[in-house]
Amino acid sequence: MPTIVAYTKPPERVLAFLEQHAEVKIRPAHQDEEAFLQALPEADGLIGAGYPVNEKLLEMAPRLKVVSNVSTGYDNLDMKALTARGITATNTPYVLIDTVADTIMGMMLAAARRIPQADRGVKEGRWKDKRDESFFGVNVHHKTLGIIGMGKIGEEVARRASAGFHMDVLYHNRSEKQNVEAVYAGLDELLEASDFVLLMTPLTAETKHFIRREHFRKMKKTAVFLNAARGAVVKETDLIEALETKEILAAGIDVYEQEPVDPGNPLLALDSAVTLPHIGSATAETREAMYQDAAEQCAAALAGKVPEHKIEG
Ligand SMILES: NC(=O)C1=CN([C@@H]2O[C@H](COP(=O)(O)OP(=O)(O)OC[C@H]3O[C@@H](n4cnc5c(N)ncnc54)[C@H](OP(=O)(O)O)[C@@H]3O)[C@@H](O)[C@H]2O)C=CC1
Ligand SMILES: O=CC(=O)O
Repeated sequence: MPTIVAYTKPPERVLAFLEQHAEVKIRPAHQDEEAFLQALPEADGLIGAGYPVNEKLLEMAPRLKVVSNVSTGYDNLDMKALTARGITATNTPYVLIDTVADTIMGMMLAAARRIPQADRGVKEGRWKDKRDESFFGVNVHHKTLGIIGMGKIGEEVARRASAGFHMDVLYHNRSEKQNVEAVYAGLDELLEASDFVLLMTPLTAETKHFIRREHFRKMKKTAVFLNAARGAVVKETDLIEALETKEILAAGIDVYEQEPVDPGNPLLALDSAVTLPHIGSATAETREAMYQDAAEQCAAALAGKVPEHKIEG
């Protein structure tokens, strides 16, 4: 029987499924990295989320046949190194789409209407402050949302924004799409026209620090910037500067250049930033569905089949 090393702990039902196909060693890398690394020489399959799978790791895992990411993003995988060794990589691109789109709508409302700040104020006994007009937020409904990276998740956000909040939606990709509930725009045009700017591209060599100071300067002073893609798609120091100098009004951030976020990161001290701990897909149902999807991909590859969600390197 092959061995699967799980570096984040799967839910019980998924574990039972995996155990029908392999011996499973659970070695949570964030709790005991040494134990995880020591298990690598026996690993035929690897399952988990976010750990950098690079040359160094692959040298320690000579039997490895498949790496199954419990995530859509796969910027943690060195695809060149995996492909060179003939190792299959898989992700979970579909089961989380609606949940992530819901999170983004929540983050947009939270940042625009200052919901977390209001909650903190009430709990800290500052009821009156929060009713002062200096605390007021801005409307979401009937505004313009610009989505940079209009893929599977972006499209669901566009549907919610348009049907539920009567928003006009612009989008920018490298290529224009057919049949989307949004209007294609050049990057500058989108930045200048949008009240809400959502970043949703994958992190690649091309998109690293895609949004920088010059882009924040093109946004409206009342713009709310949202990032649920990856932290490094925006130059974080420039985002902090844009908030500090009031180049933009507010931000909703789910992802950071460094995760877990450094407690000293200036973003965390900014009242105008709503800061979430990378929880786009974090519901019990969706996380279980993601693990099950990843487990099925892993089992298929170990059985010599081409998994449905194989990442094309
Ligand atoms: N916060 C969270 O918990 C989550 C975060 N994510 C992140 O969201 C990302 C997007 O997910 P998803 O919507 O499923 O991905 P998709 O692949 O469906 O969509 C990505 C879109 O980005 C566009 N894009 C890619 N490169 C560029 C570029 N250089 N310039 C402009 N547009 C670009 C693509 O269009 P085109 O090719 O035409 O340019 C595509 O439409 C994931 O890669 C992941 O990093 C995903 C799930 C949860
Ligand atoms: O960030 C999460 C993902 O699925 O990608």
